[in-house]
Amino acid sequence: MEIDLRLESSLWVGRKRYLAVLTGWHLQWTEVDKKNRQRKTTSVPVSELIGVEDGRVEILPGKSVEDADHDFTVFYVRRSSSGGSYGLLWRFSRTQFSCASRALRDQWTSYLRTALKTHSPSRPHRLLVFINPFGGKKKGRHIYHSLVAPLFELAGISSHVIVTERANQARDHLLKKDLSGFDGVVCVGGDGMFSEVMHGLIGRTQQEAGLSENDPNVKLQPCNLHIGIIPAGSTDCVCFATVGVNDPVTSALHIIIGDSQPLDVCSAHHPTVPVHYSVSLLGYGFYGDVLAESERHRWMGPLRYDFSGAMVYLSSRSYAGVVHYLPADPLLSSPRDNIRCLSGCSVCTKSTERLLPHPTVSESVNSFHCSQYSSDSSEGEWVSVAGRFRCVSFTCMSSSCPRSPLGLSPSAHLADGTGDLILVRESHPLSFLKFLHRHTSTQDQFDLPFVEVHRVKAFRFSLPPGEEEDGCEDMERGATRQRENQDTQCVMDIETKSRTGSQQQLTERGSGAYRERGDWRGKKALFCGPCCSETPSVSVWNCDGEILPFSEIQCRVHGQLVHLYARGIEDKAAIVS
Ligand SMILES: CCCCCCCCCCCCC/C=C/[C@@H](O)[C@H](COP(=O)(O)O)NC(=O)CCCCCCCCCCCCCCC
Ligand SMILES: Nc1ncnc2c1ncn2[C@@H]1O[C@H](COP(=O)(O)OP(=O)(O)O)[C@@H](O)[C@H]1O
Ligand SMILES: [Ca+2]
Repeated sequence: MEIDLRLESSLWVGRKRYLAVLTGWHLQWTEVDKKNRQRKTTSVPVSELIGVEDGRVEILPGKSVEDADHDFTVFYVRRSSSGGSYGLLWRFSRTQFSCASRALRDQWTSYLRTALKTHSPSRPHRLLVFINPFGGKKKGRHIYHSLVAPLFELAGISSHVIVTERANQARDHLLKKDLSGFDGVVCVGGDGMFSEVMHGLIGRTQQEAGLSENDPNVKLQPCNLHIGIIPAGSTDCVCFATVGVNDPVTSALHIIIGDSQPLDVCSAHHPTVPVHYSVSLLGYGFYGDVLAESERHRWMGPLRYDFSGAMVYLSSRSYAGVVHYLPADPLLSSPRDNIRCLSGCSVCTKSTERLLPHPTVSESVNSFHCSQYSSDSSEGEWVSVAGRFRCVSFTCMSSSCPRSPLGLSPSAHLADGTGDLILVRESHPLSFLKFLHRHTSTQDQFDLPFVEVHRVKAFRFSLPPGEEEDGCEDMERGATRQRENQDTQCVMDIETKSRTGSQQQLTERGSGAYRERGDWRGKKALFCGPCCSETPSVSVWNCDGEILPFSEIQCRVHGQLVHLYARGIEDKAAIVS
């Protein structure tokens, strides 16, 4: 029901008189003692108000309240044109208004608070916050306490903060502890921390729904709690690709106003280990090797990826495999259609309509409409491609990040129930470098003869016939085979080198299948450092920054399985700030 919240009166800001108007959806104020031409109106959607306080309030550098009883202060979101080249930075602004009387002031504050309640029902009131103190440049705690907590307090959000002491603590908490009363979960860290939170929430939701998440054919239940990301990691790709910038204040503001961005999630299955989920990158070959190599150089911080990238590039490996994929409907979109997924994306909106069960539609039509998200192979023809690949990568979204501002697949969509499968065949090292380098510019990385890209609903990767992986035993055999061929010292090196207590814990993540990454390195090392002359025949998967130490994998996209406090990338050109 629409409540009439219109209020209009003369207010002062400093020494200037303004006509302030609150309509249902907007608060605006215009200077009145100016000639018409010079009158400038500031208009703020109610959904972007952060808070309303009595008196003249400042929150920076610390909170101060001057309690003049004719005054009130409004805090709201302002867009800044500086900063990230693609998305928009959000900042908070405050305007202190003076009224002719205390009664008028009380009327304004009460109307504004009612407007906020009525028109922003999805704002969080209570949040569970996990901080990884070791992510990225190890500034997570400082970022949260100095930039984010004061804004949450201003917005009246209460938060329960947990600074993690070990890897997987956040995931385990979400799987087991009482979550009642929380509206959302915030992670302060990188993609690894996000992945932990996502695994915890998806797992918990399936547990409560009585679904077996390890079954590759099960239709997973979407999660109720929203996830907020305060970027404080190394790649921060999920934040960058859903907000457009990596900026803790911008992200905190999206959380406060309760923005909502659905996100596709890919489940990755292997017969002998629990399911893993990915949103940004499932990569075999190059990206798997870069991650494995980078774990040895964690002390370098975010730079470890560039260093390891160069090392792995120089080792110039490729791997044999067979890829099977289930194409998505080519009439809906394609990875080379140059349609970027921006805030309010029409491709994703149409998918939401398809995803929502429609009560008036008969069962059969309904299931037809949901077919995009079904793993049922009768819903389409599987296609297979065999060969030697430098990398096989899959992403449910563009995976843009500061290193690659348009991402792994610039036209992929956040919430369309599909992902892009990128196959890079064995090629001359300089050609591969060209492919990699195009990720850093607007040049089309798919416009190369050894690269293919397909928009898919599901895919499988297997080793060539005769070389199939036979559970862990075979992986052990593979490892032994490699160790026989290679410098054993090198494998041991990976196992033990440069680990402090906390670094050792940094290796533990995901479903808990591997107590720590040392486990698989010791028992089933598939990867050897670039100092080895022999090329390993198999690689590992990079699953959003976590190593999956096997080759054969079966994956499926679950449309809009989780929701983030974000709204997608705002089109700079479309927004007049
Ligand atoms: C020549 C320059 C080439 C630049 C190529 C850039 C490609 C970047 C694609 C990035 C996709 C990112 C997908 C996100 C993955 C994250 O989930 C995941 C975890 O993040 P977290 O640590 O924050 O938890 N991050 C990653 O796995 C990092 C992947 C980064 C790969 C960087 C590769 C750099 C390659 C440099 C090659 C240099 C060749 C030099 C030749 C002498
Ligand atoms: N207190 C902790 N000690 C060690 N590892 C942790 C801790 N908290 C979280 N982790 C793990 O650290 C890994 C990397 O975290 P992330 O925040 O993504 O940083 P980065 O982007 O630098 O990789 C994640 O896999 C996460 O599970
Ligand atoms: Ca998608």
